Amino acid sequence: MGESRLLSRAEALELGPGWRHACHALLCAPCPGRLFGRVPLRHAVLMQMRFDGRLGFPGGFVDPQDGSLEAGLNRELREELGPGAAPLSLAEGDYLGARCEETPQRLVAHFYAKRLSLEQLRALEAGATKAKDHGLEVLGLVRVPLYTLRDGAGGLPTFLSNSFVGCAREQLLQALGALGLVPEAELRRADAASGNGP
Ligand SMILES: O=c1[nH]cnc2c1ncn2[C@H]1C[C@H](O)[C@@H](COP(=O)(O)OP(=O)(O)O)O1
Repeated sequence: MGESRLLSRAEALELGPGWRHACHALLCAPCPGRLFGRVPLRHAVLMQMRFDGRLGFPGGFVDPQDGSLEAGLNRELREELGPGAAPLSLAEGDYLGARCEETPQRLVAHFYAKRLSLEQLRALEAGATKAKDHGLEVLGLVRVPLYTLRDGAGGLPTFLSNSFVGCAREQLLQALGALGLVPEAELRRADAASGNGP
C-alpha cells in the first residue's frame, strides 16, 4: 500500500460519497502458554489467510443498507467467522482509527479491536470452519506470533515479512502497540528485522 493518511472516525465519515468504507477488526485474548515451555506467547491475536494469498483481518466493505459502520462490520464478521461471531457485537467504543489512501479506489479502512477471553477466542476458532465464507474468501484463521526467537528473525519479524492486504500490516503494528500487546521497542525491532517495512 502507498502512503495512507490517519483519520478519526468523524473525519472519515465526512469524506463524501466518492469513498468506499471497509471495516476490519483485530480480535485478541490473553494467552498464558509458553512455546517450548520457555517463550511466552503473551496473547492470541487473530488474522486470516485470504483467497488472494495475503493476510488481513476479518471484516469487509460496508454496504449502504448496513446502516452504520459497526452494523456492516458485525455482518462481515458473521459471514467470515460464522455464527460464533454474533455475540461479539463490536461497537463504536472498539474503534482504533481509519486510514485512507488517495488511489483511484478511494478506500477508507476503519479499524477496530476487541479483547476476548481465551475461551471465547478458542470457540471462534473452532466455529470458523462453519462460516459462509470459509474455504472461499477466507482460507483459515491464523494466530500472530508475538515473540521474537533468539535468532532475531523467527516469530513476529518473519510473520511481518508476509504479504498483507491494503494497510493491514500497519493496522497490526498500530494495534499491537496501542493495546500494549508487544512493547514498542520490540515492535520497532521486529518491523526493521522483517525487511518488509514501508
Ligand atoms: O485487514 C485489512 N485491513 C485493511 N484493508 C483491508 C483488509 N482486508 C481487506 N482490506 C481491503 C481490501 C479491499 O479494498 C477492502 C475490502 O476487502 P474485503 O475485506 O476482502 O471485503 P469483502 O469481504 O469482499 O467485503 O479492504
